[in-house]
Amino acid sequence: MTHMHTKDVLKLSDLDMSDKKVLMRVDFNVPISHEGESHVSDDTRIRASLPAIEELLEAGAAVMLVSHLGRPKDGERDPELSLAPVAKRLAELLGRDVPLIEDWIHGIDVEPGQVVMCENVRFEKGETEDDEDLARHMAALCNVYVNDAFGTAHRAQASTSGVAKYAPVAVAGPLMLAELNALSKALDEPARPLLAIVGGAKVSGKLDLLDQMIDKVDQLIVGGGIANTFMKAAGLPIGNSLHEADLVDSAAAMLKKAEQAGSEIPLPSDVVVAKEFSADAEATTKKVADIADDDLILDVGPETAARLAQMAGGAGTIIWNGPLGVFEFDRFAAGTRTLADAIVASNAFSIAGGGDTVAAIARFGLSDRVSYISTGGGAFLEFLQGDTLPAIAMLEESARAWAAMERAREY
Ligand SMILES: Nc1ncnc2c1ncn2[C@@H]1O[C@H](COP(=O)(O)OP(=O)(O)O)[C@@H](O)[C@H]1O
Ligand SMILES: O=C(OP(=O)(O)O)[C@H](O)COP(=O)(O)O
Repeated sequence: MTHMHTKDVLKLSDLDMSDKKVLMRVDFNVPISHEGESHVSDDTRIRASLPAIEELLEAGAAVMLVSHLGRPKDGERDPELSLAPVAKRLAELLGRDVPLIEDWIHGIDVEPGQVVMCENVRFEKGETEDDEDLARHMAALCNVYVNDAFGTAHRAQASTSGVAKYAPVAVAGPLMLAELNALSKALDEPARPLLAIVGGAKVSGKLDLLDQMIDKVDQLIVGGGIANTFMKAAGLPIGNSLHEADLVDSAAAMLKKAEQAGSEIPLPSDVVVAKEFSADAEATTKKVADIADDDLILDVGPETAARLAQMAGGAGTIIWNGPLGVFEFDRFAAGTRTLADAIVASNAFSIAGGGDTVAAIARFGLSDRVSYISTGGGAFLEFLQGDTLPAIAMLEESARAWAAMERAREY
Protein backbone atom coordinates (compact mmCIF):
# COMPACT_ATOMS: atom_id res chain seq x y z
CA MET A 1 0.00 0.00 0.00
CA THR A 2 2.66 2.50 1.07
CA HIS A 3 6.40 2.35 0.53
CA MET A 4 9.09 4.25 2.30
CA HIS A 5 12.65 4.04 1.14
CA THR A 6 14.57 4.94 4.25
CA LYS A 7 17.79 5.16 2.28
CA ASP A 8 16.48 8.56 1.14
CA VAL A 9 17.15 10.13 4.53
CA LEU A 10 20.27 10.40 6.69
CA LYS A 11 20.39 8.55 9.99
CA LEU A 12 22.36 9.13 13.21
CA SER A 13 25.10 6.66 12.31
CA ASP A 14 25.82 8.51 9.04
CA LEU A 15 27.39 11.39 10.99
CA ASP A 16 30.02 11.83 13.70
CA MET A 17 28.03 13.22 16.63
CA SER A 18 30.89 13.65 19.04
CA ASP A 19 31.04 17.21 20.49
CA LYS A 20 28.18 18.25 18.21
CA LYS A 21 25.30 20.37 19.42
CA VAL A 22 22.24 18.35 18.47
CA LEU A 23 18.71 19.75 18.42
CA MET A 24 16.33 16.81 18.45
CA ARG A 25 12.58 17.17 17.79
CA VAL A 26 10.72 14.57 19.81
CA ASP A 27 6.98 14.07 20.30
CA PHE A 28 6.46 14.38 24.05
CA ASN A 29 2.85 15.46 23.57
CA VAL A 30 1.71 13.06 26.28
CA PRO A 31 -1.38 12.98 28.50
CA ILE A 32 -0.78 15.04 31.67
CA SER A 33 -2.86 14.67 34.82
CA HIS A 34 -3.30 17.80 36.95
CA GLU A 35 -4.72 15.86 39.89
CA GLY A 36 -2.34 16.52 42.77
CA GLU A 37 1.10 17.45 41.45
CA SER A 38 0.99 17.63 37.63
CA HIS A 39 2.38 14.39 36.21
CA VAL A 40 2.64 12.37 33.01
CA SER A 41 -0.20 9.83 32.95
CA ASP A 42 1.12 7.82 30.00
CA ASP A 43 4.84 7.87 29.19
CA THR A 44 4.81 5.64 26.08
CA ARG A 45 6.08 8.43 23.82
CA ILE A 46 8.86 9.37 26.25
CA ARG A 47 10.08 5.78 26.55
CA ALA A 48 9.99 5.41 22.77
CA SER A 49 12.50 8.29 22.48
CA LEU A 50 15.02 6.90 24.96
CA PRO A 51 17.08 4.93 22.39
CA ALA A 52 17.74 8.08 20.35
CA ILE A 53 18.68 10.14 23.40
CA GLU A 54 20.96 7.43 24.74
CA GLU A 55 22.62 6.88 21.37
CA LEU A 56 23.40 10.61 21.08
CA LEU A 57 24.72 10.87 24.62
CA GLU A 58 26.93 7.82 24.11
CA ALA A 59 28.27 9.36 20.91
CA GLY A 60 29.30 12.44 22.91
CA ALA A 61 26.71 14.92 21.63
CA ALA A 62 25.22 17.83 23.57
CA VAL A 63 21.51 17.09 23.34
CA MET A 64 18.72 19.70 23.23
CA LEU A 65 15.22 18.24 23.10
CA VAL A 66 12.34 20.16 21.53
CA SER A 67 8.66 19.17 21.73
CA HIS A 68 5.20 20.65 21.82
CA LEU A 69 2.55 19.82 24.41
CA GLY A 70 -1.12 20.37 23.66
CA ARG A 71 -2.39 23.28 21.64
CA PRO A 72 -1.65 26.61 23.39
CA LYS A 73 -2.70 29.76 21.56
CA ASP A 74 0.17 30.66 19.23
CA GLY A 75 2.98 32.15 21.25
CA GLU A 76 1.12 32.16 24.58
CA ARG A 77 2.57 30.58 27.73
CA ASP A 78 -0.08 28.42 29.37
CA PRO A 79 1.38 27.03 32.64
CA GLU A 80 -0.85 23.93 32.34
CA LEU A 81 1.02 23.10 29.12
CA SER A 82 4.52 23.37 30.56
CA LEU A 83 6.84 20.46 29.79
CA ALA A 84 8.05 20.46 33.42
CA PRO A 85 6.29 17.14 34.27
CA VAL A 86 7.74 15.65 31.08
CA ALA A 87 11.32 16.72 31.91
CA LYS A 88 10.83 15.21 35.37
CA ARG A 89 9.60 11.87 33.97
CA LEU A 90 12.40 11.80 31.39
CA ALA A 91 14.99 12.42 34.14
CA GLU A 92 13.59 9.43 36.06
CA LEU A 93 13.71 7.19 32.99
CA LEU A 94 17.24 8.25 32.02
CA GLY A 95 18.52 8.27 35.61
CA ARG A 96 20.14 11.68 35.10
CA ASP A 97 19.28 15.37 35.38
CA VAL A 98 17.20 16.91 32.59
CA PRO A 99 16.97 20.68 33.15
CA LEU A 100 13.97 22.44 31.59
CA ILE A 101 15.08 25.57 29.73
CA GLU A 102 12.38 28.25 29.66
CA ASP A 103 14.22 30.77 27.49
CA TRP A 104 16.04 28.81 24.87
CA ILE A 105 15.38 30.25 21.46
CA HIS A 106 18.30 32.73 21.57
CA GLY A 107 20.90 30.27 22.85
CA ILE A 108 21.38 27.23 25.07
CA ASP A 109 24.32 26.34 27.31
CA VAL A 110 24.76 22.62 27.01
CA GLU A 111 27.88 20.44 27.23
CA PRO A 112 28.69 17.21 25.37
CA GLY A 113 27.17 14.27 27.24
CA GLN A 114 24.44 16.51 28.69
CA VAL A 115 20.73 16.59 27.82
CA VAL A 116 18.31 19.49 28.29
CA MET A 117 14.61 19.88 27.54
CA CYS A 118 13.40 23.09 25.90
CA GLU A 119 10.06 24.45 27.13
CA ASN A 120 6.97 23.85 24.93
CA VAL A 121 7.90 24.97 21.41
CA ARG A 122 4.31 26.12 20.79
CA PHE A 123 4.92 28.86 23.38
CA GLU A 124 7.12 30.41 20.66
CA LYS A 125 5.24 32.69 18.29
CA GLY A 126 5.20 31.37 14.74
CA GLU A 127 5.81 27.68 15.53
CA THR A 128 2.55 26.37 14.09
CA GLU A 129 2.80 28.69 11.05
CA ASP A 130 6.29 27.37 10.23
CA ASP A 131 7.63 30.91 10.63
CA GLU A 132 10.93 31.32 8.81
CA ASP A 133 12.53 33.57 11.40
CA LEU A 134 11.72 31.17 14.23
CA ALA A 135 13.01 28.23 12.17
CA ARG A 136 16.29 30.10 11.54
CA HIS A 137 16.69 30.78 15.26
CA MET A 138 16.20 27.08 16.05
CA ALA A 139 18.64 26.05 13.34
CA ALA A 140 21.26 28.45 14.72
CA LEU A 141 21.25 26.52 18.01
CA CYS A 142 22.72 23.36 16.54
CA ASN A 143 25.26 21.61 14.32
CA VAL A 144 22.82 18.79 13.62
CA TYR A 145 19.02 18.68 13.66
CA VAL A 146 17.44 15.29 14.34
CA ASN A 147 13.77 14.58 13.82
CA ASP A 148 12.61 11.60 15.87
CA ALA A 149 9.03 12.85 16.31
CA PHE A 150 6.99 10.43 14.21
CA GLY A 151 3.80 11.49 16.03
CA THR A 152 4.24 15.02 14.67
CA ALA A 153 5.61 14.14 11.22
CA HIS A 154 2.33 15.20 9.57
CA ARG A 155 2.79 18.79 10.77
CA ALA A 156 4.77 21.33 8.71
CA GLN A 157 5.76 23.61 11.57
CA ALA A 158 8.94 25.51 12.45
CA SER A 159 10.35 22.70 14.63
CA THR A 160 9.34 19.87 12.29
CA SER A 161 9.88 21.45 8.89
CA GLY A 162 11.45 24.92 8.63
CA VAL A 163 14.35 24.16 10.98
CA ALA A 164 15.45 21.28 8.72
CA LYS A 165 15.90 23.73 5.87
CA TYR A 166 18.30 26.01 7.78
CA ALA A 167 20.19 23.58 10.05
CA PRO A 168 23.64 22.50 8.70
CA VAL A 169 22.25 18.99 8.31
CA ALA A 170 18.97 17.23 9.18
CA VAL A 171 18.67 13.53 9.95
CA ALA A 172 15.96 11.03 10.90
CA GLY A 173 16.07 9.54 14.39
CA PRO A 174 15.74 5.80 15.12
CA LEU A 175 12.11 5.99 16.30
CA MET A 176 11.12 7.83 13.12
CA LEU A 177 12.81 5.15 10.99
CA ALA A 178 11.43 2.24 13.01
CA GLU A 179 7.88 3.56 12.76
CA LEU A 180 8.10 4.15 9.01
CA ASN A 181 9.54 0.68 8.43
CA ALA A 182 7.07 -1.12 10.66
CA LEU A 183 4.03 0.64 9.26
CA SER A 184 5.17 0.22 5.64
CA LYS A 185 5.61 -3.51 6.18
CA ALA A 186 2.36 -3.99 8.08
CA LEU A 187 0.32 -2.06 5.55
CA ASP A 188 1.98 -3.28 2.37
CA GLU A 189 -0.39 -6.18 1.76
CA PRO A 190 -2.75 -6.18 4.71
CA ALA A 191 -4.84 -9.27 5.47
CA ARG A 192 -8.45 -8.50 4.58
CA PRO A 193 -10.92 -7.36 5.60
CA LEU A 194 -9.06 -4.19 6.59
CA LEU A 195 -10.93 -2.34 9.33
CA ALA A 196 -10.13 1.25 10.33
CA ILE A 197 -11.38 2.72 13.58
CA VAL A 198 -11.11 6.50 13.82
CA GLY A 199 -12.38 8.27 16.92
CA GLY A 200 -11.28 10.87 19.42
CA ALA A 201 -11.55 14.61 19.72
CA LYS A 202 -9.46 16.05 16.84
CA VAL A 203 -12.42 16.07 14.48
CA SER A 204 -11.31 18.64 11.91
CA GLY A 205 -7.90 17.08 11.25
CA LYS A 206 -9.10 13.52 11.01
CA LEU A 207 -12.50 13.72 9.36
CA ASP A 208 -10.89 15.15 6.23
CA LEU A 209 -8.77 12.02 5.89
CA LEU A 210 -11.72 9.66 5.94
CA ASP A 211 -12.86 10.46 2.43
CA GLN A 212 -9.76 8.86 0.89
CA MET A 213 -9.70 6.18 3.54
CA ILE A 214 -13.10 4.86 2.49
CA ASP A 215 -11.47 3.80 -0.81
CA LYS A 216 -8.63 1.96 0.94
CA VAL A 217 -10.30 0.09 3.78
CA ASP A 218 -13.08 -2.50 3.74
CA GLN A 219 -14.81 -1.27 6.87
CA LEU A 220 -14.76 1.97 8.82
CA ILE A 221 -15.84 2.56 12.40
CA VAL A 222 -16.09 6.14 13.64
CA GLY A 223 -16.14 7.18 17.29
CA GLY A 224 -15.95 10.18 19.60
CA GLY A 225 -16.46 13.64 18.11
CA ILE A 226 -16.14 12.20 14.60
CA ALA A 227 -19.10 9.83 15.16
CA ASN A 228 -21.12 12.74 16.56
CA THR A 229 -20.47 14.75 13.39
CA PHE A 230 -21.60 11.77 11.27
CA MET A 231 -24.70 11.32 13.45
CA LYS A 232 -25.65 14.94 12.87
CA ALA A 233 -25.08 14.46 9.15
CA ALA A 234 -27.47 11.50 9.24
CA GLY A 235 -30.13 13.69 10.88
CA LEU A 236 -29.79 12.07 14.32
CA PRO A 237 -29.94 14.12 17.54
CA ILE A 238 -26.58 14.75 19.29
CA GLY A 239 -27.64 17.31 21.93
CA ASN A 240 -24.71 19.44 23.00
CA SER A 241 -22.01 16.93 22.06
CA LEU A 242 -18.56 17.59 20.62
CA HIS A 243 -18.72 17.79 16.81
CA GLU A 244 -17.49 19.94 13.94
CA ALA A 245 -20.40 21.93 12.53
CA ASP A 246 -18.39 22.96 9.44
CA LEU A 247 -17.86 19.34 8.47
CA VAL A 248 -21.43 18.04 8.73
CA ASP A 249 -21.92 18.43 4.97
CA SER A 250 -18.76 16.58 4.10
CA ALA A 251 -19.70 13.83 6.59
CA ALA A 252 -23.05 13.51 4.81
CA ALA A 253 -21.25 13.16 1.47
CA MET A 254 -19.01 10.44 2.93
CA LEU A 255 -21.97 8.49 4.29
CA LYS A 256 -23.43 8.50 0.81
CA LYS A 257 -20.14 7.50 -0.80
CA ALA A 258 -19.63 4.64 1.65
CA GLU A 259 -23.16 3.40 1.09
CA GLN A 260 -22.65 3.42 -2.69
CA ALA A 261 -19.37 1.53 -2.26
CA GLY A 262 -21.23 -1.06 -0.17
CA SER A 263 -19.17 -0.29 2.92
CA GLU A 264 -21.58 1.14 5.44
CA ILE A 265 -20.24 3.34 8.27
CA PRO A 266 -22.14 2.07 11.29
CA LEU A 267 -23.55 4.80 13.54
CA PRO A 268 -24.41 4.27 17.22
CA SER A 269 -27.87 2.93 18.09
CA ASP A 270 -27.37 3.66 21.80
CA VAL A 271 -25.08 6.04 23.71
CA VAL A 272 -24.00 6.98 27.24
CA VAL A 273 -24.78 10.62 27.98
CA ALA A 274 -24.22 13.10 30.82
CA LYS A 275 -25.31 16.66 31.54
CA GLU A 276 -21.77 17.86 32.24
CA PHE A 277 -18.25 16.94 31.20
CA SER A 278 -16.80 15.52 34.41
CA ALA A 279 -15.59 12.26 35.93
CA ASP A 280 -18.46 12.07 38.41
CA ALA A 281 -21.27 13.27 36.14
CA GLU A 282 -24.26 10.93 36.20
CA ALA A 283 -24.05 8.51 33.26
CA THR A 284 -27.27 7.53 31.47
CA THR A 285 -27.54 4.95 28.72
CA LYS A 286 -30.16 5.74 26.12
CA LYS A 287 -31.30 5.02 22.60
CA VAL A 288 -30.13 7.59 20.09
CA ALA A 289 -33.69 8.78 19.43
CA ASP A 290 -34.00 9.78 23.11
CA ILE A 291 -30.95 12.11 23.19
CA ALA A 292 -32.01 15.45 24.74
CA ASP A 293 -30.84 18.92 23.69
CA ASP A 294 -28.69 19.33 26.81
CA ASP A 295 -27.13 15.83 26.65
CA LEU A 296 -23.42 15.28 26.04
CA ILE A 297 -22.61 11.99 24.34
CA LEU A 298 -19.52 10.72 26.18
CA ASP A 299 -19.51 7.06 25.10
CA VAL A 300 -21.24 4.54 22.87
CA GLY A 301 -23.84 2.33 24.56
CA PRO A 302 -23.48 -1.43 25.20
CA GLU A 303 -25.56 -2.47 22.18
CA THR A 304 -23.38 -0.37 19.85
CA ALA A 305 -20.16 -1.51 21.53
CA ALA A 306 -21.18 -5.17 21.04
CA ARG A 307 -21.88 -4.57 17.35
CA LEU A 308 -18.52 -2.84 16.83
CA ALA A 309 -16.72 -5.58 18.79
CA GLN A 310 -18.24 -8.14 16.44
CA MET A 311 -16.86 -6.25 13.43
CA ALA A 312 -13.40 -6.23 15.03
CA GLY A 313 -13.68 -9.99 15.61
CA GLY A 314 -14.07 -10.61 11.87
CA ALA A 315 -11.25 -8.34 10.64
CA GLY A 316 -7.96 -9.45 9.07
CA THR A 317 -6.17 -6.18 9.85
CA ILE A 318 -7.25 -3.43 12.23
CA ILE A 319 -5.96 0.15 12.24
CA TRP A 320 -7.08 2.11 15.29
CA ASN A 321 -6.68 5.78 16.19
CA GLY A 322 -8.94 7.66 18.56
CA PRO A 323 -11.00 6.38 21.51
CA LEU A 324 -14.77 5.83 21.16
CA GLY A 325 -15.53 7.86 24.27
CA VAL A 326 -14.09 9.78 27.19
CA PHE A 327 -12.16 6.76 28.49
CA GLU A 328 -10.31 8.94 31.05
CA PHE A 329 -13.56 8.92 33.10
CA ASP A 330 -14.35 5.35 34.25
CA ARG A 331 -18.09 5.81 33.71
CA PHE A 332 -17.53 6.56 30.04
CA ALA A 333 -14.75 4.07 29.30
CA ALA A 334 -16.83 0.92 28.65
CA GLY A 335 -17.26 1.39 24.90
CA THR A 336 -13.55 1.91 24.26
CA ARG A 337 -12.72 -0.97 26.59
CA THR A 338 -15.16 -3.39 24.88
CA LEU A 339 -13.66 -2.53 21.51
CA ALA A 340 -10.08 -2.84 22.79
CA ASP A 341 -10.90 -6.26 24.29
CA ALA A 342 -12.37 -7.40 20.97
CA ILE A 343 -9.34 -6.17 19.03
CA VAL A 344 -6.84 -8.10 21.14
CA ALA A 345 -9.07 -11.21 21.23
CA SER A 346 -9.35 -11.23 17.40
CA ASN A 347 -6.98 -12.96 15.01
CA ALA A 348 -6.40 -9.69 13.18
CA PHE A 349 -3.03 -7.96 12.88
CA SER A 350 -3.76 -4.88 14.98
CA ILE A 351 -2.09 -1.48 14.78
CA ALA A 352 -3.05 1.20 17.29
CA GLY A 353 -1.59 4.66 17.71
CA GLY A 354 -2.09 8.17 19.02
CA GLY A 355 -1.26 9.77 22.36
CA ASP A 356 -4.64 9.09 23.95
CA THR A 357 -5.39 5.81 22.17
CA VAL A 358 -2.16 4.34 23.49
CA ALA A 359 -2.97 5.72 26.96
CA ALA A 360 -6.39 4.03 26.82
CA ILE A 361 -4.87 0.70 25.83
CA ALA A 362 -2.30 1.00 28.63
CA ARG A 363 -5.05 1.85 31.12
CA PHE A 364 -6.86 -1.36 30.15
CA GLY A 365 -3.61 -3.35 30.54
CA LEU A 366 -3.71 -4.51 26.90
CA SER A 367 -0.54 -2.90 25.47
CA ASP A 368 1.30 -6.22 25.09
CA ARG A 369 -1.56 -7.77 23.16
CA VAL A 370 -1.84 -5.25 20.33
CA SER A 371 0.33 -6.39 17.39
CA TYR A 372 1.93 -2.98 16.85
CA ILE A 373 1.65 0.17 18.96
CA SER A 374 2.61 3.33 17.11
CA THR A 375 3.53 6.62 18.75
CA GLY A 376 1.70 8.37 15.91
CA GLY A 377 -2.06 8.84 15.63
CA GLY A 378 -2.91 11.50 13.09
CA ALA A 379 0.56 10.88 11.64
CA PHE A 380 -0.12 7.24 10.86
CA LEU A 381 -3.55 8.05 9.42
CA GLU A 382 -1.86 10.52 7.07
CA PHE A 383 0.91 8.02 6.34
CA LEU A 384 -1.84 5.61 5.27
CA GLN A 385 -2.88 8.02 2.53
CA GLY A 386 0.42 7.21 0.84
CA ASP A 387 1.78 10.75 0.56
CA THR A 388 5.20 11.64 1.97
CA LEU A 389 4.72 13.27 5.37
CA PRO A 390 5.92 16.92 5.43
CA ALA A 391 8.60 16.30 8.07
CA ILE A 392 9.99 13.37 6.06
CA ALA A 393 10.02 15.41 2.87
CA MET A 394 12.30 17.92 4.60
CA LEU A 395 14.66 15.18 5.79
CA GLU A 396 14.85 13.86 2.24
CA GLU A 397 15.66 17.32 0.96
CA SER A 398 18.44 17.73 3.52
CA ALA A 399 19.88 14.32 2.59
CA ARG A 400 19.97 15.34 -1.09
CA ALA A 401 21.74 18.59 -0.24
CA TRP A 402 24.23 16.68 1.93
CA ALA A 403 24.98 14.20 -0.86
CA ALA A 404 25.52 17.06 -3.33
CA MET A 405 27.97 18.67 -0.91
CA GLU A 406 29.87 15.40 -0.49
CA ARG A 407 30.17 15.13 -4.27
CA ALA A 408 31.36 18.72 -4.49
CA ARG A 409 34.08 17.97 -1.91
CA GLU A 410 35.40 15.21 -4.18
CA TYR A 411 35.82 17.65 -7.05
N1 LIG B 1 -17.71 11.86 22.74
C1 LIG B 1 -16.63 12.54 23.12
N2 LIG B 1 -16.74 13.81 23.59
C2 LIG B 1 -15.64 14.50 23.98
N3 LIG B 1 -14.38 14.00 23.95
C3 LIG B 1 -14.23 12.74 23.51
C4 LIG B 1 -15.33 11.95 23.07
N4 LIG B 1 -14.85 10.74 22.70
C5 LIG B 1 -13.52 10.77 22.89
N5 LIG B 1 -13.13 11.95 23.38
C6 LIG B 1 -11.77 12.38 23.76
O1 LIG B 1 -10.90 12.30 22.67
C7 LIG B 1 -9.58 12.36 23.17
C8 LIG B 1 -8.61 11.71 22.23
O2 LIG B 1 -8.69 12.27 20.95
P1 LIG B 1 -7.48 12.37 19.93
O3 LIG B 1 -6.47 13.33 20.46
O4 LIG B 1 -8.08 12.65 18.61
O5 LIG B 1 -6.86 10.88 19.98
P2 LIG B 1 -5.33 10.39 19.89
O6 LIG B 1 -4.54 11.23 20.87
O7 LIG B 1 -5.35 8.95 20.27
O8 LIG B 1 -4.92 10.63 18.48
C9 LIG B 1 -9.63 11.70 24.53
O9 LIG B 1 -9.07 12.58 25.47
C10 LIG B 1 -11.12 11.46 24.77
O10 LIG B 1 -11.54 11.81 26.09
O1 LIG C 1 -0.55 13.91 19.68
C1 LIG C 1 -0.41 14.09 18.48
O2 LIG C 1 -1.24 13.58 17.56
P1 LIG C 1 -2.37 12.45 17.91
O3 LIG C 1 -3.38 13.03 18.88
O4 LIG C 1 -2.97 12.13 16.59
O5 LIG C 1 -1.66 11.27 18.48
C2 LIG C 1 0.78 14.83 17.92
O6 LIG C 1 1.65 15.22 18.97
C3 LIG C 1 0.35 16.04 17.09
O7 LIG C 1 -0.28 17.01 17.90
P2 LIG C 1 -1.19 18.12 17.16
O8 LIG C 1 -2.38 17.40 16.56
O9 LIG C 1 -1.61 19.10 18.25
O10 LIG C 1 -0.35 18.77 16.10
